[in-house]
Amino acid sequence: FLLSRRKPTKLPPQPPAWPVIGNILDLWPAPHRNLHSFRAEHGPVTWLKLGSLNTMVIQSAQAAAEFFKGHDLAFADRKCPHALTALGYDQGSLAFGRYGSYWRVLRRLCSAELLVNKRINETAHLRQKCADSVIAYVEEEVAAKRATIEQGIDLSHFLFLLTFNVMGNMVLSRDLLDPQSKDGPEFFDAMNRVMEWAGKPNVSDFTPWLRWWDPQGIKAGMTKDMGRAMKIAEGFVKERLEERKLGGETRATKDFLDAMLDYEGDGKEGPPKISLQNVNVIILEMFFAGAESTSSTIEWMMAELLRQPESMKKAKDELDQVVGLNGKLEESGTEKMPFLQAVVKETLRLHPPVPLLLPRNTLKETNFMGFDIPKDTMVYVNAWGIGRDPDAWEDPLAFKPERFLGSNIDYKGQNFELIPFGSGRRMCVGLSLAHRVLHLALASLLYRFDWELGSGLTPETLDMRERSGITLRMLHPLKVIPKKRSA
Ligand code: HEM
Repeated sequence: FLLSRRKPTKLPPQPPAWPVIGNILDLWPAPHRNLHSFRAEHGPVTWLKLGSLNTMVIQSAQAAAEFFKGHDLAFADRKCPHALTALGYDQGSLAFGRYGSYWRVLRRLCSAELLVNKRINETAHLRQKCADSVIAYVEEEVAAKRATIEQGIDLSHFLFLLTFNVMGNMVLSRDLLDPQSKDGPEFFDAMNRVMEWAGKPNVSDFTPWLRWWDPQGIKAGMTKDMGRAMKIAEGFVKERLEERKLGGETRATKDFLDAMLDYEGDGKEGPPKISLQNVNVIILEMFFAGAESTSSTIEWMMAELLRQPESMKKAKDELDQVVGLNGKLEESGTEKMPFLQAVVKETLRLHPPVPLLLPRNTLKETNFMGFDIPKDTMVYVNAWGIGRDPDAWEDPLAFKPERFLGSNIDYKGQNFELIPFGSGRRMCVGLSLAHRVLHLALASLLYRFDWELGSGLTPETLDMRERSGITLRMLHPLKVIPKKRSA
């Protein structure tokens, strides 16, 4: 009698599914695009069965507003990909950690010590140094490749060096690209491998009963390469502990490693110290979360501007006006460049590097927009689709930075039609750092060089297709010809 009186569960609309595997095949090859294509037929909230995993997908700006404003806490937990359970990574992780006291402590520490505006301002000279050295590397590459320069240079490589080095400076006070750096190249290589493993689609994510087998060998590969990276991080930490013991403090400002080692609990919740194992995990995570997301966005910005010479010209004219032809470009100067800022926003609208945000997990059964969402449902928020939502954007597929001039729309988590960094409690903790690096890097590239497409490409033939990995990158790395600008 009780069973028959129970209200039936109402789930969001679901596309047809196969037995056992459910909708897994609907995700490939490009999950954000495939999911977006369900929007017209199934509406702004889609239900999927991915193997045995209940999954909800948020597909419109309006549904995202309801999700983040009305239900953020109920969905504040994370689902961790199987590969990132290697070596206990998930236990120490901020980005993939379960919602709870350890996560709160880390998040507060990150916000207060690494990413608070005061600290970000104090470290502007470090980012400037990283940008300047990458400009110098580009100049060297041009000189070395003079005979074949028409083919162009691989810009994505240099951009990744830049953002990786920014993280090295901010977190460890280390210049990992310095030719004298003993462990830099090995750490760079190991972290690249870790990111490759993490970006591979993994059947084990959706079929927990297959995990013991690890059919694609992804966790095994991850364990090996993460082990290499972890060992090097451990060496960095040991060296720092020695240095602190000897009192040989040489850094002008405390870096994030110091902040983690100094932590002594807040007397309320969480551990009294961050264990050395978890310090290593967080070091890896900062590179993992901060380097490629930022570098691939800069690559998309350059590609869009190379396709739109008029926008490129406007951005350069603005730079020349603000900095002057012989002036000194500084990070803070970009605050006076509304067009440059609009280019950054427009690029993040069309090419959010984390297109489905990081998967959330449902903490308790929740009624969301009239649907009954069971506990432990995984949630994707399709930021890529939302950036192209025709209900929210006029002419959504066109690259038009001008749409942001005189508009208050920003990506800081309050305008739900533009959420490349997410929103709510689990919003990107690195936003303010990423914001600075994106503007500084783009301004430096445009101020120092004129750019042309390499390999005989034209704005019309440039291939803008995507490749999914841990971030959404250009399928073919951007090949460009830099020409030094004369004063
Ligand atoms: C263009 C650059 C970046 C983009 C687009 C980006 C995007 C994102 C997104 C979409 C999330 C998930 C948000 C959510 O679930 O609502 C996230 C989380 C996170 N990001 Fe970023 N990110 C960028 C740069 C950075 C940088 C530079 C750092 C490091 C300093 C960083 C560290 C993190 C961390 C630690 C989290 C996890 C936060 C949590 O779960 O509480 N990100 N990021």
